[in-house]
Amino acid sequence: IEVKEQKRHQQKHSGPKAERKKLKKQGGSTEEDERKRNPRAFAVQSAVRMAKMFHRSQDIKTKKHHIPLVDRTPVEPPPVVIVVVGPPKVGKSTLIRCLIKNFTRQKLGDVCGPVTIVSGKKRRLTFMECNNDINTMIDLAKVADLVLMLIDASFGFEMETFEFLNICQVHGSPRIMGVLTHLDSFKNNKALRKTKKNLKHRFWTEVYQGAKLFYLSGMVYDEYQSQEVKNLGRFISVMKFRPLVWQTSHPYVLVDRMEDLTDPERLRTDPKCDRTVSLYGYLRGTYLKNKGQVHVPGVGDFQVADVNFLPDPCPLPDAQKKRALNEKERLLYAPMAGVGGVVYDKDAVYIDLPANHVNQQVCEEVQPTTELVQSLIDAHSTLDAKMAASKVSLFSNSTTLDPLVFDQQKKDCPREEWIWDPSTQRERRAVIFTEKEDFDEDSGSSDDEDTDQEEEEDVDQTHLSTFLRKARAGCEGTEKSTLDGRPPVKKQKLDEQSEEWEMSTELLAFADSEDDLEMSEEEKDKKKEAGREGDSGHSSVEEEDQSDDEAEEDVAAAEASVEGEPGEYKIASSGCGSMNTVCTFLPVDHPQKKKRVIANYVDCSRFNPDTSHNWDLEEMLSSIRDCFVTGKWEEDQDAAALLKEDEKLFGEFEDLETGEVHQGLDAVHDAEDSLVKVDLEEVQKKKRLEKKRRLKERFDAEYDDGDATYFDDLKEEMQKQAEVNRAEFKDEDDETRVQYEGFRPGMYIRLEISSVPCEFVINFDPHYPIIIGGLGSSEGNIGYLQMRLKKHRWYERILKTRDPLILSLGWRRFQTIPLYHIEDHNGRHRLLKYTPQHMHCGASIWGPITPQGTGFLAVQSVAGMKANFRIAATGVILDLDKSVIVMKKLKLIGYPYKIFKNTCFVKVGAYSLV
Ligand SMILES: Nc1nc2c(ncn2[C@@H]2O[C@H](COP(=O)(O)OP(=O)(O)OP(=O)(O)O)[C@@H](O)[C@H]2O)c(=O)[nH]1
Repeated sequence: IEVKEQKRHQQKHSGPKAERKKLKKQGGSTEEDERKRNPRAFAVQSAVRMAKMFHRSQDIKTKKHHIPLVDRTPVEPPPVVIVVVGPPKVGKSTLIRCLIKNFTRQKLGDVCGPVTIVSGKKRRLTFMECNNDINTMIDLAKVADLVLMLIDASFGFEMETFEFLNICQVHGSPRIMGVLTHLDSFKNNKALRKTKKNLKHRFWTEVYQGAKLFYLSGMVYDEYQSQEVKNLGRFISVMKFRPLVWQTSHPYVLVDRMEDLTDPERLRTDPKCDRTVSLYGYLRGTYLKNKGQVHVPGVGDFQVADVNFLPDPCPLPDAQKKRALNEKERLLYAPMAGVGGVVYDKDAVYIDLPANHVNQQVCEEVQPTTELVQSLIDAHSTLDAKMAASKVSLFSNSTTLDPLVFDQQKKDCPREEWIWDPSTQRERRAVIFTEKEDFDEDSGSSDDEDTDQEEEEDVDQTHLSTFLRKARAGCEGTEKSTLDGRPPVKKQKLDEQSEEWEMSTELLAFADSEDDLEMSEEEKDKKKEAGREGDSGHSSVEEEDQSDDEAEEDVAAAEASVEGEPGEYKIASSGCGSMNTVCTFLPVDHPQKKKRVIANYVDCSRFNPDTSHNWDLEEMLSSIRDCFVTGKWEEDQDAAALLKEDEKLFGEFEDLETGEVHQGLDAVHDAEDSLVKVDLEEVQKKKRLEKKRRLKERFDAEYDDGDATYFDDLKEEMQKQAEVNRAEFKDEDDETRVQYEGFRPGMYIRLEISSVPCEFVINFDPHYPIIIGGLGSSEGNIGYLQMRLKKHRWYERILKTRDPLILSLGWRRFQTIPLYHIEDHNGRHRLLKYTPQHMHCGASIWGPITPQGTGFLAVQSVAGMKANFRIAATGVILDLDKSVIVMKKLKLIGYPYKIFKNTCFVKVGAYSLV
């Protein structure tokens, strides 16, 4: 029988794999080893660079200082809010269903309203799907802890993704993770790989380098592959979340249940009467006082009539000993989707619909009440029908805008192309980037050639990314969320946060490990660097602007540190041992430093033996004595000391010039040998102790006393305060605690609000979120606000003074009439007819008082999607107190104050969920 010879293994001779193997063969000669073998080559070469490095390390250290806040995290925190966002039909509901099934082993039919589950022993998750209505996007971005951003890989980026990213950046930057779906539509592996890479890079540019991107590679029976979902789930369940300033300073509730408590008789006589409703949900953010003022986005400001806490409908398991949750502990609570079992309220019992979930036990309980349930179903469907029929336009009275289209701006924006998708029967808003930005450009190159340059080009040309970086730096949930004009401190805080994020993600086994595999070494290095330096790698415009000044400072700092620096100059040692050779100082390849050489010794190279000198004179001799090795040099280079060392080393020798015989130390101390040994041991021990002491000193200096700054003290104090706070109420029952503390985050509460417009109930649709945002003491007032605003670079039009604009600020969405102005050199505010194209300008509005530094965004219309990019402008609240002065200034330059005062403010809130 003929045996067919099998194809032999072909070893690779080039490419990253071969390089790695070569390195391994050479015994892993990495850069690290070289540093050890040849430390001089890696010593300081440039003082300027050294100074820069020093600055950088100081910067990084400073970044670690946050203004400490008292840790008010409750022992049992509220569920983490995960907002699943993406263009229509991308797979949002499918993903939520899969994740729920992964955690609870239960199948949910319709994903409708917030769905809360117990994901582990210490964590609960609330999933909320975000549709593509701009209002929903704005509201959910404000309460999200984590955003799962779904991207249809078969289609590419759609405008909705970028809009949501922008909204997130303005309102505090929750965690953002990308998820690629529809990967199964790629038949060709190479195309798949390339698409993944392109999308990953674009995502990184928009979010941050190394941002997590998951791949859902296909579907099995209309579900994503369980292993991939499991990985994603695991990632979510151990993820750390950063506290965002707006969220942690305001109590808020993402409502998961709503009941109309209005008297039926009143309803019958007046169907349009104001309603009394009870709203339920987990309290998040900070403590809520009873009878406080709240804002419900899209509805308005309300005084809370009553607040109570209810038993937790989806509690964490009690015992912490067990390793995994048992079936009973894997709870699921989603009243708006019809899952919640029997819910007991203060004064009523609510019954779940058995058809919608699989909990048999609850189904049995519900059996006797089928009739009641049926009536509920009927009522619900009537409401649905009503809902479908009625459409309330939020801003129907607002003036229609006369759009000013500036063609030259178009080149700044990525193009939006409306593409008809026959499979989903809808138009999709594809984002087309400029050619250079297209990562396909490097299609000819291998992964390894995926160079910095490419990345830089990309970053430079992407206006959105520049914007995002700026916004990220400014709006990063810190006290201030400015865009361009933010002080650098806030930026540092951001970087630090990103650093933490990087660190926390590193602890995990990533689901898309393939992601890492496909990364070239260079990319990995880059990623590491980005991780090390936080987001500082994303140099902002300001950083660039400052760089010149910094360079000057660096030089000055470097100059101060050059002189006498060891390692900067070598002493030519050749022949120094000989009495007749002169020593010279050779500067290390740094010509400019020659002039800075200040030799501590007489420069013997200038010694001219021909000049007649009387060398018999002692003073003449001593003038050049120190030029020779026998002279008095520095302590460790003192000739006498060196000779002594030699003696120790070489023992006995005879001085041939003098004939003197020197005895080696060994010989001298032969008799005291044992004593010496003991001494040596002593010395070594001392040395060891000394070394230990120095190490400890260094450690202490870094961690305690040495570096103990005001911040550290403050932090410690806050920590103690937090412990005292916790201990104080630990043993009290909740009823008493609530009296003193208010309702604490993590509690499941019921808020009763009266005088709610009837449209709130009539138009109720669980797919739109209801949020209750607590207001601070002054946040219920309305007044003049001065803000800094910039037209979004992707927005096609510029904005006109006194054209109505819809702002999202704090919890609110409202329409107002802004005045744009710019500060002249004389300090006066000159009124602008239009916003500048690429610059910030001031804007003054009449609107709800919101704390300084709060970010806002503006849209011209909340209905439809006709604009290329819906976000018209972004900015930050500048000042509240001086706003009146601005008004006066505006008046001074001839602006009619009266008109502004009376007509500027259109409406805060609107009585409809649009
Ligand atoms: N082939 C394929 N189909 C998918 C994938 N993800 C989702 N789908 C299908 O796309 C359709 C829409 O999925 P949904 O989960 O309803 O999408 P959605 O984003 O919730 O849609 P809307 O809520 O209507 O915006 C469903 O038929 C899914 O089976 C995927 O990765 N591959």
